[in-house]
Amino acid sequence: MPDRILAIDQGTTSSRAILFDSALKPVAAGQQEFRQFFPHSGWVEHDPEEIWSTTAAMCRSALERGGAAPGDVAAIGITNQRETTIVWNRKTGRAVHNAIVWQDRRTAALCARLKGDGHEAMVTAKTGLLLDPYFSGTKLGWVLENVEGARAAAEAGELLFGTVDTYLIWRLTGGRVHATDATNAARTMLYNIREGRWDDDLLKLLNIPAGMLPEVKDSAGDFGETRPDLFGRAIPIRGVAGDQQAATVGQACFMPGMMKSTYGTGCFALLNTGAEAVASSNRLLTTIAYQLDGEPTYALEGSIFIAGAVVQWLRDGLKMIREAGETQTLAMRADPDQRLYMVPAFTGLGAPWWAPDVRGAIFGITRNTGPAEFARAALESVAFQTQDLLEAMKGDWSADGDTVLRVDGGMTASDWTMQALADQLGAPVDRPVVTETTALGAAYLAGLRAGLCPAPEEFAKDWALERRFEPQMDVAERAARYAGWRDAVGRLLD
Ligand SMILES: Nc1ncnc2c1ncn2[C@@H]1O[C@H](COP(=O)(O)OP(=O)(O)O)[C@@H](O)[C@H]1O
Ligand SMILES: O=P(O)(O)OC[C@H](O)CO
Repeated sequence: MPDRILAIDQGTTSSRAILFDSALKPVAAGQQEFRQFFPHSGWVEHDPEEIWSTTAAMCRSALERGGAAPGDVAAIGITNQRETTIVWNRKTGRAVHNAIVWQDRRTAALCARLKGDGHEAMVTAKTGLLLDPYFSGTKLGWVLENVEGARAAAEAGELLFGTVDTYLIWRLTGGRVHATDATNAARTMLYNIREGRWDDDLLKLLNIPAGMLPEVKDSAGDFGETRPDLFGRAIPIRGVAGDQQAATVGQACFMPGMMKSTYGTGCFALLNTGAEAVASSNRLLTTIAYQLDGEPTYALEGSIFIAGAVVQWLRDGLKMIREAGETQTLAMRADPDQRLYMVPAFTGLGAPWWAPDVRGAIFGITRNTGPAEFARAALESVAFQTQDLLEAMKGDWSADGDTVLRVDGGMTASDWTMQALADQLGAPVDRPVVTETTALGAAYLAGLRAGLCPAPEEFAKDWALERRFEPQMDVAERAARYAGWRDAVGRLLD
């Protein structure tokens, strides 16, 4: 009887596949990077064919490395970079344009115009999002307006739209299933998260033909079967969720008030708010954390565009370090008397500022400043940005007890950064044993639907703490540092 689960984690910089056993322990993995295209300043694209070919290759690689025959796999779970927009021809399967990536700012002017025309309140009330180029809706509108023949073809019913999950499902099933899950739909700016349907007013506002949109399903649902020739046998696809939502599931944040924060390229903090879609008064997003049996569970989300990417910049841009881990050694040596603030607004600022045109800055440089102080400021910027999010969340959600932050993602490997985070937040930070929580969440959703995994409450019991970082900094010091950070951000926003 098949009892393994294959999780696909299609991220911004690489495609991963991880094979899990029936106890949800990772058995084997494959990971491959693909090209990033920057055709103009602020534009970011991927080749959909590369998204597909690297994903299919990594699935085969994980199966092979795990010694699994196709018949051993009970279900596939998909998790993906969110918002990234693909439009393809339903007959040929060919994309009409490169994928427009979530980081892409090409629709900033359109968003500003829609905002100026007073549409933001309506968009936020329906979608929980803000009028920002981050989301799919205006990217899809851009394709229809700018790719020759696209609008006519879309109106004739020849073109389909999808986020990356939808595109992968289409390719995996050989063009038989055009579907997404509620968490991905919630990031398009076209989906009414309170009523659970594509919204006619939003489609009209952005001039999008409804026929292009996928069917929206539960996160643990039936998304069809893979073409038999792909992996040697048809494998059912039974779980789908956007990567930050999958990490929320993988971190077992099933109770209202539980929160996770993922530190990869960017940082995304999600706070479970249960059956209530809490409207933010502090410019956070309201989103769907997961949807099971037709019932959405909502979350408040803070999205920071640059977290680990600031470390990549020290490595690849400034060439101050050779590998990410060196930042910790440098930070420990930094001069305690120097106070540098690095605001890594390389692609503007996300939550809670939403300032797409702001760019990065460093404050407080002296003749004695060197790589150690730069490294410390870079790592601390992640803690300060998280504090911005948590301060905003406090305004929207009153917690009964102390909130503990569950963390994951590549950057959590740095003990120094995690301690700085706990110090700056004045709250404990919990790092779990399994830090591949995104893939774990997708595997769990697929396993749940396939009848292999227990109900959420049972699954939550398996969450295991690897290390808790307790805050050690004194309150006055923490406040003084945060005031310095807010001053630095304030100067940029001015
Ligand atoms: N030891 C470390 N210290 C600081 N940053 C790190 C460390 N290891 C990895 N990172 C950062 O984590 C990021 C990679 O994390 P990952 O979760 O794989 O990201 P993504 O899924 O967005 O590609 C990179 O930006 C890298 O700079
Ligand atoms: O691919 P990641 O891990 O950088 O995540 C990207 C987010 O889903 C964007 O919203």
